[in-house]
Amino acid sequence: MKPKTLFEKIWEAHTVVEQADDLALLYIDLHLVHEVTSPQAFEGLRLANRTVRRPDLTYATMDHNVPTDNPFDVKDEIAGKQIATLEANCKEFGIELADLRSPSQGIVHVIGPELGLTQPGKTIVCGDSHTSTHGAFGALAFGIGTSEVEHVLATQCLWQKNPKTCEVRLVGKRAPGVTAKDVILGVISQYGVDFGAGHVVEFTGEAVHEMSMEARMTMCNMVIEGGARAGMVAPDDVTIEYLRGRPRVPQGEAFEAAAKAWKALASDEGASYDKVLTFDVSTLAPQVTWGNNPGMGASVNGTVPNPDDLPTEAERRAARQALAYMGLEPGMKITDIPVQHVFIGSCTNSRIEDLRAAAEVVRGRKVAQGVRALVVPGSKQVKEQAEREGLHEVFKAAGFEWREPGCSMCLAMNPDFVPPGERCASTSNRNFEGRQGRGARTHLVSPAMAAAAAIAGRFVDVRELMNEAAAATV
Ligand SMILES: CC(C)[C@H](C(=O)O)[C@@H](O)C(=O)O
Ligand code: SF4
Repeated sequence: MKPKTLFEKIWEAHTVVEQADDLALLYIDLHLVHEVTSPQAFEGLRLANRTVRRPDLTYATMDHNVPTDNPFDVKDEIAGKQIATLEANCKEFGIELADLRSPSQGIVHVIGPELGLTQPGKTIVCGDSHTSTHGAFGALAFGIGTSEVEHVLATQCLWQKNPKTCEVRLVGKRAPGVTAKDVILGVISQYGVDFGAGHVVEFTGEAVHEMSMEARMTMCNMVIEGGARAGMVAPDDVTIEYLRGRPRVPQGEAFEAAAKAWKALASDEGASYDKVLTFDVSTLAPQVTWGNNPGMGASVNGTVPNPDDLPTEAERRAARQALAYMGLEPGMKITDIPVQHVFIGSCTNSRIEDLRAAAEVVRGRKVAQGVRALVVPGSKQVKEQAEREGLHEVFKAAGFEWREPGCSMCLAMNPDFVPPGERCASTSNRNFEGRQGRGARTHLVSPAMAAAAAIAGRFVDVRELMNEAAAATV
C-alpha cells in the first residue's frame, strides 16, 4: 500500500464524494462557532427554513467582542448585538453555548482543546482563520467564511479544494528561552508569508515532538500567517496524555482504543509531501517583529533592516512603508525600541504554559514606568488554573492588569486597544497596520519576551533576565 501522510489519511476518511476537478465534499466532525462570523449564517438558515443538521457536533462561545475588564458591561452597540444574537441563535437551533456565565467560556481556539472537543483525526472548522490551531492534535482544522458556516450548519459537509502538502522539518534542539513562538516567527521570516500558500503544513522532527501541546498549538495557530491552509502535528504520547480525562473525550477503555487509533494516524514511513522545508532551531534566538507582517522579524540581538539592502524592489518598498508606519529607523538595534504597552494573551499565547513562562520572568520585578501591561487568560479554565498557582498575584504585584478571558487587544474589536503611534509588545499573531487600533504599532514576541519588555520598558533578550534570576538563586 502506498504510504500516506497524516493529512491524506484524514482527508480520505472524510471524503463523502469527489469531483473530477480536485474538489471533495468533506464530512465535518466539529464545527466551532463564535459571535462575529455566525449571525448571517444563522439568518440564512432561517430564511431558507432549514435546521442545524448536527447541533451535537456544533459548539459555540463568545470571545472577540467581550470586554475583558467587565464582560457583562458591553458598551459597544454592534458587540452587544452580536453577543445577544449568538445567544438567541444557539437557543433557537439547539446548540451548546459557553456563554459569559459558563466556566468553559474563552477564546474559541483555547477552549476546543481544553474541553477535549478537539481530537486527533477529526475535521474541524470554524468561521475564523486561526482554526489551524487545532491541527496541533493531528486534526485537519481550517478556517471558513460565513457562507461556508451556513453550509456546514445546514449539511455538516463542506466542499473543499484538495490542497497540497508541505512538510516543515524542524531540526536541532532549541536553546533555553527560545519558544515555539520564536520558532514559528523564525520559519515565517525565513520562508516568507506565503510559503504555505495552497498547502497543509505538517511539522515534523524531534524538535516538535519534544514540544508540549501548548507549544504545538502556538505553531499551528500561526502557520496561516505563512499562508498555509492548515497546520498539523502527528499525534503522539504528549497528545494522548494532554487529552486523557478531558470532559469531551471518550473515557476508560474507549479512550485507550481511541488513543491507539489516534497514534496510527501519524504519517507513514516513506510518505511524500509536495514540498519539504527544513528549519534549524538550534541557532535560533528570541524573535521580535519590526514590520507590518509576521514575516518581518529579527532576532532580539539584531537590528531593524535597512530597506536598501533587501533583494527585491517589492521587499524594499514594503520595508520602507513598514518602517514609516512603525516609526523605526533602518539599522537601529531591536533592544533600543521602547514599548508603552504589553499584551500577553490571544489564541496564540494565552494558555497556562504561556502565563507560567511570563510569570517566571515577572516574579519579584516591576513593570517599567510608563508601560501599561495586560495579561488576558485565554479561557475561564486557564484563568482559574493560573489563580490556583498564584500567577495572578505575581502579575498584579508587578503592576500588570489581570483580566477576564477574551480576544482583547489581539484585535481592536473590543475596548482593549493601543492608541495611535504607540507601541505594543504583543504575544498575538498579527502585526498588520491598525490591527491593535488605528495607528497602533505592534511587535510580535513570545510571552517570556513580552514579560521582559514590560519590565525593561524596551525589548531585551529574555535570556539575560533568566540568567539574572538563575544567578540570584545560586
Ligand atoms: C473576526 C475573525 C473573522 C478574525 C479571523 O478570522 O481571524 C479574527 O479572529 C482575527 O484573528 O482576525
Ligand atoms: S485571539 Fe486574536 S487571532 Fe485569536 S481568534 Fe481572537 S482575534 Fe482572532
